[in-house]
Amino acid sequence: MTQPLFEKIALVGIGLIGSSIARAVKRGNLANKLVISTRSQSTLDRAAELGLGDAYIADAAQAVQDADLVVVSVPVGASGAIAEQIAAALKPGAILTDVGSTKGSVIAQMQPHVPDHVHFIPGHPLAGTEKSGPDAGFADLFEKRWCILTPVPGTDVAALDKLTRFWQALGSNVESMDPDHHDKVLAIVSHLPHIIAYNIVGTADDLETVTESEVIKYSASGFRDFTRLAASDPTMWRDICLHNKEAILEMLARFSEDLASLQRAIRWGDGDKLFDLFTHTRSVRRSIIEAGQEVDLPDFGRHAVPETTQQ
Ligand SMILES: NC(=O)C1=CN([C@@H]2O[C@H](COP(=O)(O)OP(=O)(O)OC[C@H]3O[C@@H](n4cnc5c(N)ncnc54)[C@H](O)[C@@H]3O)[C@@H](O)[C@H]2O)C=CC1
Ligand SMILES: O=C(O)C(=O)Cc1ccc(O)cc1
Repeated sequence: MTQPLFEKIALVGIGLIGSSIARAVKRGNLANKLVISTRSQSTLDRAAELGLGDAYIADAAQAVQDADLVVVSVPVGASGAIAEQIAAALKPGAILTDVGSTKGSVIAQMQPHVPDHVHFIPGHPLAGTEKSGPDAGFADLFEKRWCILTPVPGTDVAALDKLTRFWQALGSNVESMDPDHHDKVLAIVSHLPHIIAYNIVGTADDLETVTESEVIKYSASGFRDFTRLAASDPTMWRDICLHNKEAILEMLARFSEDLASLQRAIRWGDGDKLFDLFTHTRSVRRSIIEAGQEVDLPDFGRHAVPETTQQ
C-alpha cells in the first residue's frame, strides 16, 4: 500500500467543510493519524460518534502538536483567534492552511501569529452547500470543484506543491491566485448572490404580511433557489460580509448601477435592450453548462501570483 500523504493531519473546526475534509481524508487514506478539534464539546462528541477522526481533542493547541498539516475550518472572523491559540504548538515544517471564503482578511488575521518555521498557505475550496455542522459533510464535496490557494510572498514551493497534491487527492482542481484578486472574484460569483438571496427572501417575507401565504404557496423554482441560499449559516455569512467589505461594496455599487439601467429599460418599454441583455445572459449560462463543473473563473484582469521560493 502507498504511504499516506501526511503522517498526522489536525482539523480545527469540524462543520460542513471540516467534516467533509475528514471524510475524504479517511476515504483516501491521506493520513496515518487524523486529529479533530473544535470549540464546542457537543460538536466534538458528535464528530466522535460519526467516527470522523482517530482522536478528538478540545484544546486546539494540543490537537495540532506534531501535525504535518493543520486545516482551520471556522467562520472567517474566528481565524485570527485560532492562529494565536495554536501558533506556539505548531511543529517546525508544518503546513498551516484554512478554507475561509475571504482571503485578505484571513491572511491579515492569521499571518502575524504564524512562526517563521511554519508554512502558512491560505486556501478556499469553491464547494459547499447551505447546510452546516458535522452531519452535513460528505466525502465527495470537493470532487471536480476548484480549490484556490492564495500563497503569500516567499511561500516554499515544496509546501505549496504538497498542499496542491492534498486538494487534488480530495478531487479538486487547484489554482493559485493573489488574495485581493480572489476576494474580488468571490465577491461577484459567491458573496453577491448570497446577499441578493438574503435580501429578496427578506423582501418577500415582508410582503407576505400583505399577501398572506401567497409567497410560499406560489413560490416557483426561481424563488426556491433563493431560499436555499438564504438558508445558509448566519454566522458564516455575517463574517464574510464584514471581512470582504471593500470588494462586496464595490460589486454591489456596480450591481446597483446595472439594476438601475434594467429598471429604466422596463420603465421606458425598451424591449430591444431587455431582449439583448437576456440573450447575452443566456449565452453565459450555456457556456457554464458546456464547461461542466470546470467552468473558468471570471477574469478581472488577473493579478500575478506572488513569487514562491525554493527552500
Ligand atoms: N459552507 C460552505 O458552503 C463553505 C464554507 N467555507 C468556509 O469554511 C469555513 C467553515 O464553514 P462551515 O464548515 O460551513 O461552517 P460550520 O458552521 O459548518 O462549522 C464551523 C466550525 O467552526 C467552529 N467554530 C464556530 N465558531 C467558532 C469560533 N468563534 N472559534 C472557534 N471555532 C468556531 C464550529 O464549532 C464548527 O466546528 C468558513 O470560513 C466558511 O467561510 C468555504 C467554502 C464553502
Ligand atoms: O451553497 C452554495 O450554493 C454555495 O455557494 C456554497 C458556498 C458558500 C461559500 C463559499 O465560500 C463557497 C461555496
